[in-house]
Amino acid sequence: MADLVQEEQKVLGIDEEGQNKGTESEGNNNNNNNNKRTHLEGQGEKDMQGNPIHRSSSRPQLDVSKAEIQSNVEDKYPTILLPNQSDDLSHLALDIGGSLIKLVYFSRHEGQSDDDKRKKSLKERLGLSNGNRRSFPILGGRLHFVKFETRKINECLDFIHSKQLHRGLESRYSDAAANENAIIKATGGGAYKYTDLFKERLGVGLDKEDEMNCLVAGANFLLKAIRHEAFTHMEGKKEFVQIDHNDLFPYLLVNVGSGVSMIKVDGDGKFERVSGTNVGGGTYWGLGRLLTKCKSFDELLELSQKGDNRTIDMLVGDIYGGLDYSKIGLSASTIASSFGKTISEKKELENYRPEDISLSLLRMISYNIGQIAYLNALRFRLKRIFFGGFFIRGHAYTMDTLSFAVQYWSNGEAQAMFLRHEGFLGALGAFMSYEEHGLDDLMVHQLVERFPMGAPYTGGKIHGPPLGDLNEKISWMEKFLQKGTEITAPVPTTPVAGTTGLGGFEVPLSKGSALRSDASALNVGVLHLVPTLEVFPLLADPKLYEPNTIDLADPSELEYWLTILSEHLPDLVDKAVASEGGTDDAKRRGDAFARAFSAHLARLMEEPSAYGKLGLANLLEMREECLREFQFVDAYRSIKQRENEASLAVLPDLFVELDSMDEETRLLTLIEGVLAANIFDWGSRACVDLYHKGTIIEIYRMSRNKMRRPWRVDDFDVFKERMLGSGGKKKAPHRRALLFVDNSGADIVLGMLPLARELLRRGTEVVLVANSLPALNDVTAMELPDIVAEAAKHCDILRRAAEAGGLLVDAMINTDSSKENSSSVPLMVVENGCGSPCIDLRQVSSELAAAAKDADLIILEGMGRSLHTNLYAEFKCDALKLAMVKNQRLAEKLIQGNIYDCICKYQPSS
Ligand SMILES: Nc1ncnc2c1ncn2[C@@H]1O[C@H](COP(=O)(O)OP(=O)(O)O)[C@@H](O)[C@H]1O
Ligand SMILES: CC(C)(COP(=O)(O)O)[C@@H](O)C(=O)NCCC(=O)O
Ligand SMILES: [Mn+2]
Repeated sequence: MADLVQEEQKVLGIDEEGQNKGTESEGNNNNNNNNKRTHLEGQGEKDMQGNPIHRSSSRPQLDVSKAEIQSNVEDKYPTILLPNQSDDLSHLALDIGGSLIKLVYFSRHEGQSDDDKRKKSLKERLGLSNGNRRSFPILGGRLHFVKFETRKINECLDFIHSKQLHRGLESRYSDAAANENAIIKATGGGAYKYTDLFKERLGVGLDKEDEMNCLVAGANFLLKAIRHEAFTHMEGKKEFVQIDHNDLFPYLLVNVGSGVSMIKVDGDGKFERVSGTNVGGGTYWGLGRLLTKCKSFDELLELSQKGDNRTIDMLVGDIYGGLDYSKIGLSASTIASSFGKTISEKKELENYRPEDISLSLLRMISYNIGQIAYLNALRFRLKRIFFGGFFIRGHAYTMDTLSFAVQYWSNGEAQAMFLRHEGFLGALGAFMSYEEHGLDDLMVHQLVERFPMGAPYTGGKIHGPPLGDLNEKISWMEKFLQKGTEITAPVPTTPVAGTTGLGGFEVPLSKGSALRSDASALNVGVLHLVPTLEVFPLLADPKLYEPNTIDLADPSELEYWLTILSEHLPDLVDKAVASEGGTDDAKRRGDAFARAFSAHLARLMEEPSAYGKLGLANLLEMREECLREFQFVDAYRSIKQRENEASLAVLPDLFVELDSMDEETRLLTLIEGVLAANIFDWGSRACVDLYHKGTIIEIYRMSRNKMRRPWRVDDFDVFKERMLGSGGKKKAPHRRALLFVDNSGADIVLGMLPLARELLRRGTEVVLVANSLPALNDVTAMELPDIVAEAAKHCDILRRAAEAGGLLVDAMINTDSSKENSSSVPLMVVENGCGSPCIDLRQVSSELAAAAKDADLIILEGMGRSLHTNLYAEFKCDALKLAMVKNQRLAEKLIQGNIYDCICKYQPSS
């Protein structure tokens, strides 16, 4: 039956893993895992010749016996089927605690198709075929984080069973029964307590891993591999921090679960449990339940939001007749005795408000933990304390209380920090103890966190049953229509309330009855492991590099951009639905997409840090990811095609015009052309309105005619001097230029290609760097070779260079010209590794990284790549940033200018 379902999903192209309904961090997977093929990306591994694969021992070992090649004989980098690949690559680990079961599981995704011709010729050219490009066929995949209540362990077992997580990666897709000897790594007391249950229900054994070991391994991994994993929380304000890897140890790890462990961590695997307390999360939940009759932890936490602890706690002022005890520095509002007022003989439990009880209890426990943590930090002279465990729950008040205690007692010497994956440390550590995953070798640039469609609704909630397929996902979104209107309506961000001095928070900072109880809780996304990503090697200093220009930590910026994205949605949905033929199915998916994306936006409006430290680039990428989640592969496909055709039709005239100019005029005209053509941007509201007013070519002409120097940022003269020299002195041309191209149509055809042609003419190799996946109307690396081929019909320079670059393998060009190839520098196309209108240069494709090695000029084009991101980026080589600013607010803010102003920013290498 399971196989049948999988088969059906495969045909429909449906997510095999499905969606876990109601899980905070559950992911959508468009990866057809149901396919057994494993990809060895062109690394020229010896296995192709029958010799053994050589790998470092920390990498997954592959069993290549009986390997079968699954493509044509002439295909140089074929897909390989590994029928005997070991089944026991487990991909689930558990932390079964006193209160919660935490699951970390892995789903593999297929390597990208390697059979595209562009990639093959490029690999030869860039030497990628000689082992330059690493390949981790097993490791590439996704890590999911899920939790269940321990008392509902059956739900957890059902979940594991429904996803077949207890079976090896390969055996899931075979008919063989689950391996009798299969084991799952598990930590926490429940690994002992529930061994028999797991054997009985799932037929698997639990391989016990030491809990402290796992906590430390999990924390060390997160702090090293996840950007901005840690954050401080003071007086209602979260601030994400990047810990320097070389300055991480020693630190105190305080895990607040049912009970509390305090661990001094000195390095990887080097730690000592120095203290703990029995007054922990279980105490709050247990006592709280007894005293308030709450049915769930969330309810108890929610009550605390509306509480006033002064009716329960005895304050210094209560004892001192309303006065401070200033001699020893205690303000009147400081708690002298938690629950001290409940000694009153006149009142019984029912005379106290449950809200107040919950708050007093929360404060009592948090202060106590904070104080013991501080004393241990003092004892071992530790400056940093990281708090983990699910007691924290990203709850603002809990974190403020802990932070306050640490700061107060240490006089600001020690600092409390929190972790976004707070409760998953142990489970992650257990997962990492499968040595074959090699997870601990992964680096920060190889991980991408994504937030699937369910995230805004489920927050930190315990999940329900898993969702099977796209259809279920859509129905799920539809069901939320009711709830959706509630969550979609923008909610003002929580005002930051102050404290009243020593220990005297008057009221909880996070309020709001309409929102979920855990509105302030943070979401944990799905971690995509992409081992092929690399840091762009030409960044001047990757440590100082920050891709985003606009800081969305500024609430007014966040609100503005969330609104922009929200307003743009109807138009985008129209385009997306049309791109899929406008069918009823497409409309239904379009609706679900709009709902899902609006919910993300509303969630961020409600809690700006819900998804961690987000920049505008992340928001724009999230929109694209969300489209892909609902299987909109390329929403602007036909628009791109139409604009490409219209632009290619006038390209020959442009070449004639350019060729009639002297060198200097031509260079200026080319740069003007790039700026003018950048007006074709379907992501800008203003531009989309403009397109109703004329044909593509009319708008292009109008835009070019309006180009008046000086531009708002105008370094053209310096650039010209580098290109053409001055005072009769010529300069050597650049060796290789990387052109980060932007939009389809006029932008690429009439803007960037003519500029590329000029560079080629001057003897500079040109690498066109384009998106790996569609985003808005951006041109992709897959689409470029055809566009170049068309353009090359009208231009010898482009033709020869494209041939030399292997772009015209089977295009219309006559083969006699192959001898001329050597006379031309090559024109190549590489993919950048992303599918967003912006680019984060810390995470680029390995082919771009390889192409960058010989480059000495970078040209970044368009608003997304050179304004929203990288405006302030510095490089090891010359860099030119070209964009038309198609947003009034951005123009005012960044260049004190106006919409349609242009930027030509040249930064010579220093
Ligand atoms: N949904 C929940 N149900 C129960 N407890 C929760 C929930 N969310 C957070 N908690 C808090 O988290 C604590 C458990 O934290 P956790 O780190 O999972 O520890 P353990 O491994 O001991 O279960 C509970 O004692 C409670 O205070
Ligand atoms: C998404 C974009 C960065 C794409 O711009 P491009 O890189 O194509 O020049 C841009 O369209 C944008 O910032 N749009 C939102 C702003 C607006 O609609 O005004
Ligand atoms: Mn674009």
